[in-house]
Amino acid sequence: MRISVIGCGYLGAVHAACMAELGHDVVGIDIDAGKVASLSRGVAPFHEPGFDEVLERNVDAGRLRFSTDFADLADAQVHFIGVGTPQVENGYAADLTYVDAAIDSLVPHLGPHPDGPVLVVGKSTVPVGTAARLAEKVTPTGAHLVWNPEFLREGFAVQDTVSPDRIVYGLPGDPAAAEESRTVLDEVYTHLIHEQSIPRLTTDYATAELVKVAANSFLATKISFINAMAELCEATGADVTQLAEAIGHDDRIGSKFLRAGIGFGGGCLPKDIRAFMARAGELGVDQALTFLREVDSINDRRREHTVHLARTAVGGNLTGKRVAVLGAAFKPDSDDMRNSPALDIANTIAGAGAEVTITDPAAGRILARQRPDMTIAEDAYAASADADVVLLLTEWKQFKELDPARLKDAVANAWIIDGRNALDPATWREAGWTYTGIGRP
Ligand SMILES: NC(=O)c1ccc[n+]([C@@H]2O[C@H](COP(=O)([O-])OP(=O)(O)OC[C@H]3O[C@@H](n4cnc5c(N)ncnc54)[C@H](O)[C@@H]3O)[C@@H](O)[C@H]2O)c1
Ligand SMILES: O=c1ccn([C@@H]2O[C@H](COP(=O)(O)OP(=O)(O)O[C@H]3O[C@H](CO)[C@@H](O)[C@H](O)[C@H]3O)[C@@H](O)[C@H]2O)c(=O)[nH]1
Repeated sequence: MRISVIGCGYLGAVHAACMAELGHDVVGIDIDAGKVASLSRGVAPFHEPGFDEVLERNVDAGRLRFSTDFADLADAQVHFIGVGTPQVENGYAADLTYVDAAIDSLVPHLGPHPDGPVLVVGKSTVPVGTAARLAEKVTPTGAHLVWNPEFLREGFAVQDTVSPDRIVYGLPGDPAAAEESRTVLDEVYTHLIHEQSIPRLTTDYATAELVKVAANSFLATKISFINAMAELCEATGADVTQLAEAIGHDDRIGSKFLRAGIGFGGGCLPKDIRAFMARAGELGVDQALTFLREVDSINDRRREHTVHLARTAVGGNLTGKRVAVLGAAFKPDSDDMRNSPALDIANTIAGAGAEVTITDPAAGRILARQRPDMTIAEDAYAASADADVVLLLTEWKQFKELDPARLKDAVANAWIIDGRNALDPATWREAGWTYTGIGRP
């Protein structure tokens, strides 16, 4: 099928490449000319394992191209919307400017298509009620609007796109339009539905929109729950990693997303729970989500606590102290630093007067360009030269495999704060380090 993907960021570029991988003829549209130029050359503009290969293969095969010109999508039958929905500058709500701009640019190109019904398929994460509003712009052209939320995780984006846990279609209220939409979208995802038997659920718009933010709220709650337990463990000398393992054996709880540490960040969980709270307020049901305020503040406390641990490690005053920060991305296998706990903590420590040297296997290159004020090192050993304390804040494989003896030779003071509970405390202590984890003795 002929497909367009509007918005070629972390979600859209991967979606475009994966749709081409499934055999479709795809054009990706983005207003960022630099990103389009890079993608057109088959070069990924961000770090995402496995994406480079899929991108290059499909660009070379002629199934995938990119453009800044909306006229280039006129041939497509299905148009995916994957533009950003960040937090507004002065509040918690989602900024829908980009979604509306994308739809406004697309609508003049919509009309009858020789291959059948035309679909506009929203993938961006939006407040409940958005699809119904946008349908009023799309439907007069004869096209149908579907909301098809995306659940991919960065670091696993390709795998999650070609083999998701589930597919959700939020369909139009009109039964004929719903049936046509379902048939066309089933054709797009035919491999996933028929070859892989991935569950495909059909709902109305509001349910599909809510499924997405409910899922992210649940995940954020699970992380803040275990971080709250870490606070209790710290107060009592208990070990949150053992606690998580023990409760995780209960299938009803499950062992995933119970890693205590410096908390969640990224371009999704933090802004999605806030936008959800803002939307609940607009709908007059803010009480239903007051627990998310607590989820958010437990998460914020983790960052403050980590700064406190660093201050304690250097004797109470960070001014003039040398601090090595291992990790800048919000999670490993990504170069994404949006709302990154690691970068936030590094900034706060630098703001307190410390000399911070930061290293990150993927985000380091971007930081070096964007932040001339920061000292960026090639690797953990270089970052730790003469350090008074070392902070492991993003659990990259490279950091989990560090040699404690070699690192000890580099530092001034062998004290490590393991913000992700990624290291074995006994190994590091045996090598002569003072080891501080999160919620573990
Ligand atoms: N990143 C993820 O892992 C992920 C996963 C699931 C859902 N989402 C949701 O997907 C959406 C996109 O997220 P992202 O992380 O890819 O954001 P992003 O900022 O990486 O990408 C958004 C892209 O849209 C482009 N854009 C903005 N306005 C445009 C317009 N009018 N026309 C064409 N392109 C335009 C931007 O230039 C940018 O390249 C958000 O709603 C997010 O919540 C993201
Ligand atoms: O036990 C855990 C698990 C995760 N995290 C942190 O939580 C954040 C988010 O991690 P993750 O959810 O793996 O990354 P994202 O790529 O942001 O993916 C989330 O956000 C996407 C965008 O909405 C959704 O599509 C995904 O399903 C959802 O997992 C990161 O900072 C992690 O370090 C923890 O602190 N402890």
